[in-house]
Amino acid sequence: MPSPILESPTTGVPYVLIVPDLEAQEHLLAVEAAEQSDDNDDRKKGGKKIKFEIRDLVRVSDAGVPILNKINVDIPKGKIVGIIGPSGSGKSTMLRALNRLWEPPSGTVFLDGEDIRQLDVLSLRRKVGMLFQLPVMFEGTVADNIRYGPQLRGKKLTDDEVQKLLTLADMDPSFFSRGGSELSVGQAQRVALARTLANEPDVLLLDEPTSALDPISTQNIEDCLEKLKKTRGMTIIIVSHSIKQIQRIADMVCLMVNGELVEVLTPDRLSEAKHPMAQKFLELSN
Ligand SMILES: Nc1ncnc2c1ncn2[C@@H]1O[C@H](COP(=O)(O)OP(=O)(O)OP(=O)(O)O)[C@@H](O)[C@H]1O
Repeated sequence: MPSPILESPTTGVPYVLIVPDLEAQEHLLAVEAAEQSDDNDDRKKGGKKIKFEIRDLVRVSDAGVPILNKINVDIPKGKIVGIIGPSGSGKSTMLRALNRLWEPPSGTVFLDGEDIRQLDVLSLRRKVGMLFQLPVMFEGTVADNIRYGPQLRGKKLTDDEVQKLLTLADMDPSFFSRGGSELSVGQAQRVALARTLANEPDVLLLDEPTSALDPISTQNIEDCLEKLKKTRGMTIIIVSHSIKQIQRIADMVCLMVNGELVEVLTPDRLSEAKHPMAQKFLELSN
């Protein structure tokens, strides 16, 4: 299948959506199926392979400055999607729209075919977990931190369940009784990951989760993300300043410039980016 040439809806600059393999082709077919029908049931059918459909998403600052300019993209289910781009290009803002940390003045985000504005916000955030650059530990032990979310819903995790979550997050279960405030940043990030996983999300949003970590802690987190994708089919969307990291783990890359999504590529085809600012960004990042 030839790669379709697309244009940025706002600038008219062409960009290329690379279709590298059968899975990606299936994804495109699902996108087409969703686009061809206005019927909500058909949208849900198309949505089986698409986790998020982001349509004409806009954000403008209180001072009237555009922050996101009509973002349109489909995020495939069960894949790792990287968001890269220069500082201030709108990466975090786009990520934070997906679990309603802000409400768009116009545009829509569909999760599994449903407009996220129709969903209860707390259920949405349980389903769509998020990790930030710097982990914040709550008071108490590592186990208390991990039990926190389920406890709010009246469920007490057993010791065994807590230890399994620690292992899943590549953290030694012997940390169970350690104080949350005694951890290094890298350890705390993995406990924060285990705490998020305790809510059994099926999507993880990560905003530069390893930028404060050493290479070994970074690798631990990356290994864990790959494991979550492979064993749980989790959809993972990660904002990163490290092109190398994105090349290591992502299946699809969204490249943002000045509030616009200018390229959607596979990591091995980044050098084929057409947008001049994207080219410059990639060139300087290497
Ligand atoms: N709540 C807000 N009010 C006004 N402007 C905002 C707000 N949040 C973000 N911005 C502006 O929107 C733009 C995009 O910010 P955002 O944090 O999404 O960029 P980014 O690509 O994630 O940047 P970085 O790589 O530096 O983290 C920036 O110019 C920022 O100053």
